[in-house]
Amino acid sequence: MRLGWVWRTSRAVRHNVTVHRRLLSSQVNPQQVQLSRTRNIGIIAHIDAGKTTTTERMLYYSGYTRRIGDVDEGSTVTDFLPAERARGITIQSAAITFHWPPVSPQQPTTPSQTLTLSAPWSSTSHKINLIDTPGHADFTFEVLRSLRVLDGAVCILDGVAGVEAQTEKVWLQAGQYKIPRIVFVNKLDRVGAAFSRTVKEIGVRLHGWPAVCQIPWWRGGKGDLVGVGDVINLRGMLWQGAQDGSQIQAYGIQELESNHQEFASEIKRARVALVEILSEHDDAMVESFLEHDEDHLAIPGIQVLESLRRVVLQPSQSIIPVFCGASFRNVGVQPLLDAVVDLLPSPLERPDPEISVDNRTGTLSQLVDAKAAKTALAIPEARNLVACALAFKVVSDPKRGVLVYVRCYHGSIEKGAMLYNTSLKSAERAPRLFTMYANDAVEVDSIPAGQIGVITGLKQARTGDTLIVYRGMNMKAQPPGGLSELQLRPIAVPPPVFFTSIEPQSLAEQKQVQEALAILLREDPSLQLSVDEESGQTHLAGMGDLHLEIARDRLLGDFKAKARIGKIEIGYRETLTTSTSPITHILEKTIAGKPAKAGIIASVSPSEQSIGVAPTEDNDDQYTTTYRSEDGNSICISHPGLSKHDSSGHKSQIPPHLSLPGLLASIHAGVSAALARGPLNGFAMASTQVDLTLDAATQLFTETTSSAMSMAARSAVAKCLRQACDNSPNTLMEPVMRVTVFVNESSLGSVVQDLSSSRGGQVLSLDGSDDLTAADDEVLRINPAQIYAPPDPFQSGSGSVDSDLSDSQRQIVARVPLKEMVGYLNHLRALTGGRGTFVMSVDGFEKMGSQRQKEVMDAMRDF
Ligand SMILES: Nc1nc2c(ncn2[C@@H]2O[C@H](COP(=O)(O)OP(=O)(O)OP(=O)(O)O)[C@@H](O)[C@H]2O)c(=O)[nH]1
Repeated sequence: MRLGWVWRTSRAVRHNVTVHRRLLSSQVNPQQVQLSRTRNIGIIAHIDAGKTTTTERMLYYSGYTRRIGDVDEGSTVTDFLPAERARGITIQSAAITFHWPPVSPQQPTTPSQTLTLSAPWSSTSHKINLIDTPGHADFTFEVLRSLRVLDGAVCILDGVAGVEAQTEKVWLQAGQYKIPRIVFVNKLDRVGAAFSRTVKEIGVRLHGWPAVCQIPWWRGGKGDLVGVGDVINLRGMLWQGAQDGSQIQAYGIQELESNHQEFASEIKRARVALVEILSEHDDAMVESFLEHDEDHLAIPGIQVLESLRRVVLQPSQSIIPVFCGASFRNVGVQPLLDAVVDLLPSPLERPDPEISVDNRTGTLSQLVDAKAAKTALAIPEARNLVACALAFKVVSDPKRGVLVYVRCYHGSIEKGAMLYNTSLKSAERAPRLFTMYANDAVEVDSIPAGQIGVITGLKQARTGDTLIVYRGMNMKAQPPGGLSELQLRPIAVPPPVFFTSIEPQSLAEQKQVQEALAILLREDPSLQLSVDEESGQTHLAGMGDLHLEIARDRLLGDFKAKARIGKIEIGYRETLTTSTSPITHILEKTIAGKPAKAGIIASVSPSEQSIGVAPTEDNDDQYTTTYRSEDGNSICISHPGLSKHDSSGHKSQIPPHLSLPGLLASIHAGVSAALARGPLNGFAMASTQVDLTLDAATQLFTETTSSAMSMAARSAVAKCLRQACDNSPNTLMEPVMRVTVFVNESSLGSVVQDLSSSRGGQVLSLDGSDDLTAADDEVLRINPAQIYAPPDPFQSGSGSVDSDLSDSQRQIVARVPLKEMVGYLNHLRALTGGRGTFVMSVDGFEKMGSQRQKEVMDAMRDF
């Protein structure tokens, strides 16, 4: 029998599945129905596992593209940046909308008022907003950014490589956001593919019980992958007939028993294992099992599916549904799409988004729900909140200009709405709204809660900004109450560890280079820009060398900026070893032809604050403001007599053209610029405390301007830093990475030896929990011998997978200076015969001993 994968409703009946009615309301809110038929899904995985290849098939089968794009030919839809196409990797996550199953002419796209659903969710067309995320460790921040807006995720594994280091990292990050996930074991057509080993690795390394929902169908039990065994519906699916994988033949279990007996028996064994594992986590499955005379095979597929959905949505997330195929060979993608719709949640099934308002945290409904008015977050003005959205990604598109991807969490953003950006504290209008389909952007009138859409024409919004719309909004005024401080799920940007210098080729090119950099920074807030006053050079700092390489390619290639870009170097930091007494600095000079004058009192001292904490602005009391940066610097400004909460007395003390918030912002900017360049070697200062006093009576003049105040603060702090360093030289600090290496038993000794002796690292644990996991006792530890997995074609004995697994399971966690990790991958491959993998993240910055400092500085001078 041939399945065209479109006439879906009859499928359940065809396969002897009892139809259940899930929603039988005669008065259904159309917006709720629309949302219940939406999936905001991400694809996460290790680099090269096949995310883009799978996405291309998804778009093709759903009818949004006419041909299947090829990563290797650079013709895919999602990897649209030239840099991505050239390297064949995904850098920027792309958000694309499509429908699955495809909307049939009989089925309207807009839901009717009366809805009677039956059979699997995938028997009705759903809107899928798919966010493709990058797999490389340098883009972890990009992954985190997308995770915030996802309701569910598909994790794609390479069936030859199994669970790789980066997969484990992203899986755990998604777990921290409590995102329901399913797994697709891809590339099972490749020589050496090992589904069984991969399933066991899922249990051991992703810390959940694999629920095998499909098993591979190898031709003749060995060799080529031709289809999959559907454990839920007890049938075999064979991809045959059409090159593009659009034709699938389905065989019921009785039919298989006559012609493919061993395969049919394995599907039945898998069904027993599936029902068993579900029964352990879902009471309804136990009931169903008892109702069907304890016959694992008699339970209808729909009940197994419903049980799977319940366990996937459980907060404990201890069950991991596993599907399989080979996207490149067009095997397995359609049922995977069904699983997305059937098992992953709609926005209605997700917890309330986290927010912070003025350093208080809670959820959005605590803020907007009038009934929750007693919560600490309640603001009476919140009833005027019309919409609240997160700009999760900004992309400069050569054809359409700057696209701001948003997820709306409350209300609805209407075309032309005035948006207040609570991160930038400014307002701008949203001229046009779009939904992005594969190659087309379709203009829409609104982006309602739960949906992902694109706003074009915004001049300021950056990735990560919170955008709100409120009633009675005025372009110039701030939103009332604490609404101006509302932030959706802020994420901490880790401190950058590499930097490069950028210089326009000539003065005439300066403006264009600056504009290109400004767009790059709007797109990617994990890049940081600073200007070195002495050399006049602009420094661009980032998370990794690939991160900066891509930024360079974007600047020179995509934005055609005419600039010279320096070598990519490690971003060391300087820190003080002594303090200074306060000095008073009065700046008097002519700025832009006008006399300018401003003063400030400043002192500096070493601080214990470590690098890597999220930047904050503290309102210590009404006369003191403290800014903390992720470099561990604190800038504490006291402004006696000038209250932050009551500006009535400011008039007599502050010249009329200035304001206290403006002055504080100028001082902050000036001090940050001074801290960007340390006096010893020009590296940014870290763990430094700066204390300033703004005495209105003696330091504010009629000639005081914002730029004069900023310059005064900058000069005063630079002077203090120089003085401290002259009295007792600064120490250099270097980034130290937390490195997790996965190797075979046989290479363990040589890798440990290399890390601890040759690279000066400190081995923290072997096979223990690492920094990626939550608290050790929260992690589910699973014995691979208790996991069901079908035998692999070339597997020798039944115990070998488990022992192979333990051989490949050695894990080393170490702290190693970043400098020693440059080029480590090639070295590790050489030491482990190509099988070792590793991930690393910044663990902190450490003061260097004088000998090491000398070596590093000598090496820099040589360069
Ligand atoms: N044999 C085989 N190769 C595959 C399969 N899926 C993907 N590939 C190949 O694997 C390579 C990587 O595939 P991609 O789809 O770019 O992987 P990705 O996960 O998107 O990679 P990044 O974007 O770099 O993270 C390409 O050469 C694909 O052709 C598969 O099912 N079988």
